Amino acid sequence: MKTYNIAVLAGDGIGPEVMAEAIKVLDACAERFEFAFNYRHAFVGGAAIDTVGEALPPSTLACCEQSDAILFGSVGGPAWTHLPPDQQPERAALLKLRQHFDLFCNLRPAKFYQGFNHLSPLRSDICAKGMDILCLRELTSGIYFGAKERTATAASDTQTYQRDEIRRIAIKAFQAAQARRQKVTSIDKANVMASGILWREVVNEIAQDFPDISVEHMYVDNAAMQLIRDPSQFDVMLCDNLFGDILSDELAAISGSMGLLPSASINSQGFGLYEPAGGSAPDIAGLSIANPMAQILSAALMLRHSFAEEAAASAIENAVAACLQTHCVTRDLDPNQTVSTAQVGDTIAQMITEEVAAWA
Ligand SMILES: NC(=O)C1=CN([C@@H]2O[C@H](COP(=O)(O)OP(=O)(O)OC[C@H]3O[C@@H](n4cnc5c(N)ncnc54)[C@H](O)[C@@H]3O)[C@@H](O)[C@H]2O)C=CC1
Ligand SMILES: CC(C)CC(=O)C(=O)O
Ligand SMILES: [Mg+2]
Repeated sequence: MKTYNIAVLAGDGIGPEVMAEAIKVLDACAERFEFAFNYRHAFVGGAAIDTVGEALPPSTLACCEQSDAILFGSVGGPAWTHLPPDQQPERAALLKLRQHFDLFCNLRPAKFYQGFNHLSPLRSDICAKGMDILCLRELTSGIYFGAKERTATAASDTQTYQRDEIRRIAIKAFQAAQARRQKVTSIDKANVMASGILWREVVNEIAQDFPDISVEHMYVDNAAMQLIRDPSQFDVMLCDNLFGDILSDELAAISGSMGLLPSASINSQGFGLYEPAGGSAPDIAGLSIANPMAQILSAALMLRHSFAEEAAASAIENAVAACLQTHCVTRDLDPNQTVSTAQVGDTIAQMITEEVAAWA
């Protein structure tokens, strides 16, 4: 039987809670689609600091290197903010993993689920126009990885983009648009930033090779506003590291909750790390109320992009939609609900086993 080796890095806060549900759902897929998973659990982030003294222990990195894909929860939280910045979970574990595996291409797909527009904080007439956006975020360069300086009286972060770094993510965006609605909106701040001017220049060069795709450039401040005014105007949003980070949280909120937005971070060899777009949510950790859907949908992206198991990936996405339709949701999606994290996971796993179809 085909067996996939997965490095499972649950991390901190709600990470272990939502990861448990993703594993449940993956197990249901393995049974229905007749393949197997070999899960290799490893410490990462604050959990690793507390256990072995560093956020990304060599054994965890080795586990990732020896696996077919990484399923990641989330890292960080107030317990570790007193540490020097380069030892904190976010930088020492997550950014390091992204850099180590050169996971430059971050996909964050956001949409309204059929019949669930009311989850969105946007007005119903805006929601009625629909939203189906793929945010493509450059993930291994830009201001998160540039030189940093700190003195007693000042601090600086540097944004540097090389042509090649912009080229490779732009190509991914145009290719993604070919399989979607043929539109790329490239986000920058070319009116004030030198890196933004280069970004726009390179995107225009790549656009020449994709005459079937319409390209539009939008300043990031306008993009933040347009997303709220009319998200239906966007197909693929091409973003640098910082702007993609910020706008994808906005996408999550527009679709209904941070707990709905999955992500895939992929390198040029097709190796990937899959994680919810949100963080460790310390405010709700341990309460069994975290929404596991983003983690579960990230597992679906893993099946699609790392293992080419499209039927299983679609079965998960379908089951999540069906779960939403039966209104089995955590309170981030409906404050009147008392459904637990595990109940959502159980329902989705059961829907996969029973081959339940979403109504749409
Ligand atoms: N990939 C990662 O590991 C990331 C880690 N972080 C870290 O996480 C910690 C908390 O960061 P925040 O800024 O508070 O962002 P966050 O995304 O963890 O939480 C923001 C808000 O969204 C809610 N939320 C997030 N995921 C949810 C879910 N699955 N179900 C229901 N509600 C959910 C939280 O309860 C909170 O109210 C920080 O240490 C931060 O650095 C933040 C983003 C990504
Ligand atoms: C904690 C950051 C390093 C990551 C983040 O916010 C994200 O990937 O969305
Ligand atoms: Mg973020």
